Amino acid sequence: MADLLGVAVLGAGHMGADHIRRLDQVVSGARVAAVADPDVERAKDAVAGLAGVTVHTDPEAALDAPGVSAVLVASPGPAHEEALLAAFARGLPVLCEKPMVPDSAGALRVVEAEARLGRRLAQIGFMRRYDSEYRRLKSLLDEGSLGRPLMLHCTHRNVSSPAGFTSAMLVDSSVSHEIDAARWLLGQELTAVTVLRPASSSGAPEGLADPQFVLLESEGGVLVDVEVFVNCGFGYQVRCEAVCEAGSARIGDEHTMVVTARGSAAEEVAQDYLVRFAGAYDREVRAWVDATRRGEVTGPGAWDGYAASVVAEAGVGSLETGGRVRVELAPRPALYGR
Ligand SMILES: NC(=O)c1ccc[n+]([C@@H]2O[C@H](COP(=O)([O-])OP(=O)(O)OC[C@H]3O[C@@H](n4cnc5c(N)ncnc54)[C@H](O)[C@@H]3O)[C@@H](O)[C@H]2O)c1
Ligand SMILES: O[C@H]1[C@H](O)[C@@H](O)[C@H](O)[C@@H](O)[C@H]1O
Repeated sequence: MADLLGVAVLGAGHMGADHIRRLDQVVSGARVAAVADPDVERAKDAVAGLAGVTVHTDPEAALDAPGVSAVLVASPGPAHEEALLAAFARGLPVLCEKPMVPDSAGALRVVEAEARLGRRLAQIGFMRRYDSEYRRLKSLLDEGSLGRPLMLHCTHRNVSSPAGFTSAMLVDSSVSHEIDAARWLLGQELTAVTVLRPASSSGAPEGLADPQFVLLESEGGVLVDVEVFVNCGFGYQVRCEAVCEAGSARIGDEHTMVVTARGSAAEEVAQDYLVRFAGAYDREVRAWVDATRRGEVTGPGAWDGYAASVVAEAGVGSLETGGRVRVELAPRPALYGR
């Protein structure tokens, strides 16, 4: 194993601060060496109490800081391409939050840059692949006793959306998780997307198309429907039911303590992803640190990030017209296998 990984964290907002805590307190084998955020006070707050961390406003200065041997990108999606290319130029391994790059042309530039290097450096933060329930579902589908999957029914609800969240982001930020999970669970590429708009909720900000109903088609003829509702107000709920030829399997029902009193039973509902997917983020970052120290990339990579961006972009096109949009992927470089 290589020495302790010195991680530069780019972006010290919700996810960046949580990953900094995780690297410091949960995962062994790594330490936070540098942090960059244009909001320097945010960066300072996120690393308060940590020794040996340099604080920057310029992301590239953080990459060049002493002791940095890997990068964790947790800035907003539109900043990811520049961060990934800067990491590649320095030969630094990267864990980049989803979406890898929201626009498909930028995502393809990242794939092409990594393919030119001839070795994989990027892992994309599709943490559902590390969630214990999703992993059980994947094992069951792979083992085959339920027969061929025919449909996936998915629900993705957030209590509220952050300021600046757009109608397109329901697809290219939120549903990017279902897009990746469907590709991974089925082992198939997605070929077409249709996005429909039910009446918008009065709980959503003015002008936001929320909820949306997304229909994904796979190359093997599987249909994947996703209800995405990011201002539902009542809980963070992520569910997936696989319907197969010989049975079905569902994950994501709440499994917390049930309290029965005064004639009714109540179960707590998680209010955000940091709670619902806490274990998944821990396993994701631990796996990334371990693989990076061995000089490997084992998680979802740049091709997965690219494929998700192309499907999401087709979905945003469909959101505008209501029509079905076909997905056209560029040829897959040999670096990413079949
Ligand atoms: N995997 C998940 O479940 C999950 C959950 C939430 C967010 N995310 C992703 O994480 C990323 C960050 O989301 P967030 O909710 O933490 O956002 P946030 O707005 O809370 O934080 C983003 C931070 O990045 C900083 N920033 C802006 N431009 C920057 C740049 N060029 N370099 C470095 N820092 C920059 C901002 O000042 C801000 O502090 C997004 O890509 C988002 O989609 C993933
Ligand atoms: O960026 C976040 C994050 O990816 C969450 O996991 C998802 O539930 C939200 O909808 C999205 O806005």
